[in-house]
Formats: sequence, structure tokens, C-alpha cells
Amino acid sequence: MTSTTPSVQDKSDKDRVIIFDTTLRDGEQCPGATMTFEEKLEIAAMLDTMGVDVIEAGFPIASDGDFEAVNEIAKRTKNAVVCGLSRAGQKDIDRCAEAIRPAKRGRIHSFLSTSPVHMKYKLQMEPDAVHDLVISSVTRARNHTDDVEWSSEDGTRTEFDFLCRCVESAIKAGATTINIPDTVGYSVPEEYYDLFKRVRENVPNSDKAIFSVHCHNDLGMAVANSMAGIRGGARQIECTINGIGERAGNAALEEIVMAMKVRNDKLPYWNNIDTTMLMRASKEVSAATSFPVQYNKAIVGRNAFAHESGIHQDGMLKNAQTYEIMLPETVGVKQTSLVMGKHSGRHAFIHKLEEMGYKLGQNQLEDAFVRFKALADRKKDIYDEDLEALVDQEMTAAHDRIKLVSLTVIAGTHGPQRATMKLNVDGVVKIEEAEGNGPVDAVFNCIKALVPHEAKLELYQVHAVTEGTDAQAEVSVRLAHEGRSMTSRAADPDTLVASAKAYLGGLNKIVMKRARDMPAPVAAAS
Ligand SMILES: CC(=O)SCCNC(=O)CCNC(=O)[C@H](O)C(C)(C)COP(=O)(O)OP(=O)(O)OC[C@H]1O[C@@H](n2cnc3c(N)ncnc32)[C@H](O)[C@@H]1OP(=O)(O)O
Ligand SMILES: CC(C)C(=O)C(=O)O
Ligand SMILES: [Mg+2]
Repeated sequence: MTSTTPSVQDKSDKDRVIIFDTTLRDGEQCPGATMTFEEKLEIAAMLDTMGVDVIEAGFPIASDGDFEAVNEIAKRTKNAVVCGLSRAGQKDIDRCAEAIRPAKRGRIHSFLSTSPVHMKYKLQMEPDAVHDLVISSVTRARNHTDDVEWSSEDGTRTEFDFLCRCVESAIKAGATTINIPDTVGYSVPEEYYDLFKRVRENVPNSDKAIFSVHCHNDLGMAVANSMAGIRGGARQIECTINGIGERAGNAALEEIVMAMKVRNDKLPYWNNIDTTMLMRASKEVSAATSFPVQYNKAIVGRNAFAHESGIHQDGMLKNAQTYEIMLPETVGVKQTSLVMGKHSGRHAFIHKLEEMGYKLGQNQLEDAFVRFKALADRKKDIYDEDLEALVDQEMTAAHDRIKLVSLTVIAGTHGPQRATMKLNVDGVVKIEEAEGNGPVDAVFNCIKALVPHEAKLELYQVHAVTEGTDAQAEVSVRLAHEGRSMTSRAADPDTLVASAKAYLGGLNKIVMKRARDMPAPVAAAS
């Protein structure tokens, strides 16, 4: 597959997008995602190695624990800017400054709401007072560090002229980054694009600051909005691993980075992220927060590079570009997986068996495939072990002279248990009914009635081939006959069917052995 990422000489600074990760701040704000001090340090180190430009490590005024984490991350981070969040008050800003002080490069990120609804009800402040507080807070932050970000909280629901007034004053007071967040995930791409374009055109000193996007996913448009903001002239994206964050979350870092890489023709921007670390980052954050990653999550979901449909699997085997737009290795996934299931076809089935080392003849393959489809109809997940059991059975059953046609068992608290069994013995179908002390005993008594024999059951064992309540049961039996032991195994999602097949497998072996010594009909009869 050809990469559309620009070569180094194509990259220009004007197309460079700063990746600002807020997994440890906005990400941690969602209910249940709290991380321990150690987990935060590990995640920060991983983000730094991965090439994140700015790590928002926490909200130092929130708690002593948050302060300590930001402070320790500031001490340890080698490359990235370490950022702390603060409200507009002096106490918040000073505490934040203290937390980031050890950082090689530290940033204070101060925010204040500017939308009518937030100013009136939440802050209970007049717009002029909010405007004054923007100036005083940015000035105070700027006294601590040269790197100050100011955010107009609820920016997308802010009255345009007031937004421009606050942005201009924040830049004048020393803000080097201006973030216009879509705090409640309300915007749509065209509108967000337009907002950045117009603010940058209308604010006279807009060229003195880098503009930033910060999108929430309440309407599922966080990534699309972020990219629209970049098209509108922003050059920093605030995002989180796995898209965790307030309510429906923030824009997902992995989606943004891969969108820029895979569709660089339409999104001609670049960043510094080592994409091969994306999967590892996703797993680490998922483990730390105990938030599972949804199976169909773009880039890092377990199905992102998995195919179950036969038509897709066939296409993938012929050329991966038929159904994959990026190489799994690019995001740190070892390889595409062809998952065997009820939608799989022959191409994938044969490929899978070959991978597992099986070479079956055409008829055996066809029989095995029919049985695989029947199994897949009954069982949710088909594992390699299931296929192994199925094919092993197919290979040994090919020459069986006694075949199970059907089995019905009545079991439960009101015994005796009763089994009805139909067998095909050398082409003749026979039916019998028997009772037993338990369902397995009833099944074996049926077999004894249908195929009278001297063999003694020495061993009967059951275990699950795989996990889950729909797992196949694998039954092993050992039959002693004329001084020799015959072991046989069979698997089926129904334990009683597996038991019957395993027992019959043992009998077939005995019949086969006899057939070598005497004519077939005599052997079968005995
Ligand atoms: C959009 C965002 O993500 S904003 C970040 C949200 N994150 C968090 O809130 C997580 C951390 N928060 C906390 O630990 C606590 O809320 C604290 C420590 C910050 C504050 O706690 P408390 O002092 O008990 O206040 P509480 O949280 O109940 O209320 C927030 C107060 O901050 C005010 N406030 C909200 N935003 C700002 C701001 N940007 N600048 C100044 N004041 C603000 C509110 O108006 C309210 O003020 P009031 O007490 O005068 O009514
Ligand atoms: C603090 C700000 C940047 C924020 O998280 C938001 O507005 O969503
Ligand atoms: Mg946010």
C-alpha cells in the first residue's frame, strides 16, 4: 500500500499541526476514569515517547493529588511541553505555575466562559467583567511563563463580536495560544471552519497566536469538527487517547492522526506522532481507566483490522487494499485478522486451515466446510481450537462405518434420563431408545443396544475447547477391548452429542482393527 504522507521535503511549517493531548485532564474528567498517580506518570511517559507536543497533565488546583501528578510529570517529561489547567482566578493560576515549574517547557492553560448562558448562569458575571478577567488572568499567567494558552469556554455558543474582543485582549495580554472550544459538542464542521476563519480575519493581532481546536463528541462530530477548524487556520488540536473525556468524550487522537496520514491528499497537514504506538497507547489508557475500547472503534478497536465476511476475506486474501485503507502495522497492530464465523467463505476457511498446517483433500474440505458452517450457526466465536477439533474429527471420521444420524436426550430432575438414537451402520439406519442413570449413561446404553459389543469404558473425560457457555465440549473416551485400549475424542457444542461421537469413534477404531483380520460384514456385526 502506498503512503500518502508527505515526504520530509514536502512538509512545511505552515502545515504542521501541534498535537495537544488532554487524556490526563479532560480525559480523566469523565465519570469513572480517574487514574492513579503512577498510571498518570506512565501514560505521560508514553505520550512523550509517542511524539505528543503538549501534555495537559491535570488541573493543579483540583486536588493535592492532581498537583503532585502535574508536578512529577513536569519533572520527568523530556520532550513535550507540560501544561496545567487553571480557572481565571489568581490562586488557580499561581498553583498551576508552581506545578509546572520543574518542566523544561511548561504551559499555563487558563480558561473562562464567554457564552451568554455560561456568563449569566454559571459565572453570574457581566460580559465586561468577564473581559476584564480575561486580561488580568492572562497577564498573571504570563508573569509566570512565556507559554500561555487562553480558552474561551463554550466558544462555539459565544456571540461573535464578544469572542473576537476577548481573543484580541487575551493575545494583547500575552496569550500565545488561543483555544476556541466546542465545549458542548454543538458545532458542525462548516460552522467550526467558518468560526476560525472569521475570528482570524477579524482579530487584528490574530497572527501573534496559534489557534487551537478542542472538540467534544456529543453529536459524534469531534474529529470532523477538529479537522474543519484546522482547515479554518487552527494549528493545534486538543484530543485524547480513545477519545475519552467529558460526557461523550473528546476528539480521539488516534483518529485525528490517522486521518491526516491516510487522507493527506485532502488534509495536507502533518504532526510528529509515531503512529506505530497508537495501539499500545490505547491499551494503556484503557487499562488505566478500566474503560473498554468499543469493538468497532476506528483505528484501535479490536475489529478495526478484522474481517469475518467471506466476500471481504476473499478480497483481503487477494489484495489487502480491497478492504483496508491503512496497513495495520502503521498503528501498531501486528496483522489483519480473518475471523472465522458464520459469514466466512471457502477461501478464508482453506487459508485458515493451511495456516494451521492442515492439507485436506477436496471432498474432506467440502465436508469440513459444511460442518464448520453448521457449527458457526450455533456458536458465536469460532477459535482455532474449534477448527482443529472439527478437522481432526473430519479426518478420522472419513472411514467410519458407524455414524451418528441423530440423538435426542431427555434429562433433568425427573429421571430416569432417556435417549433416542439413530445410527447408520454400514449403510443401514437403526433406531433405539434407552434409559440410564444420567444422560450420558442413557446415551451409552443406546449405543450398546444398537451396536452390541464387549468393549469396556475405561475413561470418560469432558473439557471445554474454548471459553464461554457456547464453547465446544471435547469428550475423550478410552475403550478396552481384547487386551487393548482405544482412545477417541470428539467435540461438539452439545456435550451429549460429543460423548456419543467420542464413544462411536472408539467403536469405529475397534471395527477397523477387526476389519484388518476378518471380512468386513463379520467385523461390523461383531
Ligand atoms: C469545560 C471544562 O472542562 S472546565 C474544567 C472542568 N474540570 C473540573 O471542574 C475538574 C476539577 N474541578 C474541581 O476540582 C473543582 O470544581 C474546583 C477545585 C476547580 C473548584 O471547586 P469549588 O471551589 O468547590 O467550586 P465548584 O466546583 O463547586 O464551582 C465552580 C466555581 O468556579 C467558578 N468558575 C467556573 N469556571 C471558572 C473560570 N474559568 N474562572 C473562574 N471561575 C470559574 C464557578 O462560577 C464557581 O464559582 P462560585 O463558587 O463562585 O459559584
Ligand atoms: C477547559 C476547556 C478547554 C475545555 O475542556 C472545554 O471547553 O471543553
Ligand atoms: Mg473539554
